[in-house]
Amino acid sequence: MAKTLIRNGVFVTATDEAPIVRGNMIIENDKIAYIGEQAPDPSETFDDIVDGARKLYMPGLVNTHGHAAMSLLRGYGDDLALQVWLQEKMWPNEAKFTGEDVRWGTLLSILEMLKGGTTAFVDMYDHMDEVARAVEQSGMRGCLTRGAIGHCPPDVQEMKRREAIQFARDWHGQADGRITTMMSPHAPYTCPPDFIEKFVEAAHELNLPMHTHMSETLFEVLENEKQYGLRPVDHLAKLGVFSRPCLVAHAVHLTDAEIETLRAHDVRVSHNPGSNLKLASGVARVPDLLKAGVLVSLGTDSAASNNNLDMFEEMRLAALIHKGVSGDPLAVPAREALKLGTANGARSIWLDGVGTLEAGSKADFIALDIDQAHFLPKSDYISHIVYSASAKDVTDVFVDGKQLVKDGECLTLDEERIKYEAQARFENLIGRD
Ligand SMILES: N[C@@H](CCSC[C@H]1O[C@@H](n2cnc3c(=O)[nH]cnc32)[C@H](O)[C@@H]1O)C(=O)O
Ligand SMILES: [Zn+2]
Repeated sequence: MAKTLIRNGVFVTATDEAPIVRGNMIIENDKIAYIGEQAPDPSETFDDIVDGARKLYMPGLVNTHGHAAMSLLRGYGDDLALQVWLQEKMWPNEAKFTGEDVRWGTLLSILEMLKGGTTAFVDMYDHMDEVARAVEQSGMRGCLTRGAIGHCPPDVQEMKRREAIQFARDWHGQADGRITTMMSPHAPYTCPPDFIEKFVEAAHELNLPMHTHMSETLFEVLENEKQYGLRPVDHLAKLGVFSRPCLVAHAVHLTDAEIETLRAHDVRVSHNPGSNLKLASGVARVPDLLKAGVLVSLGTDSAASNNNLDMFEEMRLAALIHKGVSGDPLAVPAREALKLGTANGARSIWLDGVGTLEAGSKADFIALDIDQAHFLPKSDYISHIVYSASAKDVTDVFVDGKQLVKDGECLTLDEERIKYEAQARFENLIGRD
């Protein structure tokens, strides 16, 4: 049994009961065995004793929406609206992606996320076996799903449906339980209704959740109304999508009635402030969603629409933009933003016992170097995490009690090789027909 003691640390727990604990944390195998002020019994022995002074410990961040392999297209299609960006820049290049491209693009994202303190992420893409293998190798947690655009010939639709089912079945619960899976029609505007229904049917059969993009732009909402006579929320509800546990990305353009529908079906919303701002999609009604009791978490979306995978930045944006838009400085307070990035993220992807630092929780946690100018004075650590910190402050990362990043270095992945492959593949891709 592996047993580690971290002593003299500051622990930001993301719980309501004891938001900040000063003292010691004991990790036994994959779980937190103790966190509190008490010193361990002198007779207790440890495999490792870590001096936590000058460090701040917190739960690992949970990124609830993205497309990891798209980091290969970072900086390639900036300053465009969603539909133009997708149709003219992303889809033509993504069509050229090989499994190997997806592998190295995904590893590039995992490297960035892990080193930046993200310990679990959602990924919706294709060539998903490559993504799952990358997650397995990295030691991270992944909630993975083969996204499928359904506007294509029937035989291609059928191929995508089978692939999605096969992937979800093969990988759910793999990598010591670190990988879970979902079923994902890409979006109401890229999938015919009967195609979406087939994914719902499969989710029922496999007992899996659904994940999709929804109500991201006003254009999407108006087109949906024109084509189907319903806004996206009622449209997806009618197709049975919310009859399964469900996580939707974006949900920017919502009416009061739609917020009530999401609440009534316990639909979880992945708020992606960086991507929504960059693609000029709008600002989601997060304070209203939270007030209604909808479970909201944070996602970066891909590095092609963000353009980094820094979850500290998403927490900061979530805390700032809703104040700016509503004129209410309490719209999303720092404590709420921290929860969106940690505990809510874990609950949104059905990870039990993940997302907080407390006895019995999974040992998914990170350390920040707080001996830096931008963390002084030592006044309010939650404020510092949300308003002052960035991915660059992360020094150590643990998932399931295993150390994956140590002193800023990733122990499970070959950083130099990943950087080399990512650059070479981008150059090759852009020159490829
Ligand atoms: N190529 C797949 C679909 C992959 S799912 C992931 C898709 O999501 C797209 N995507 C990335 N970000 C966004 C977003 O913000 N909104 C909608 N789609 C997005 C991305 O370009 C990619 O095509 C198929 O064969 O059906
Ligand atoms: Zn997306």
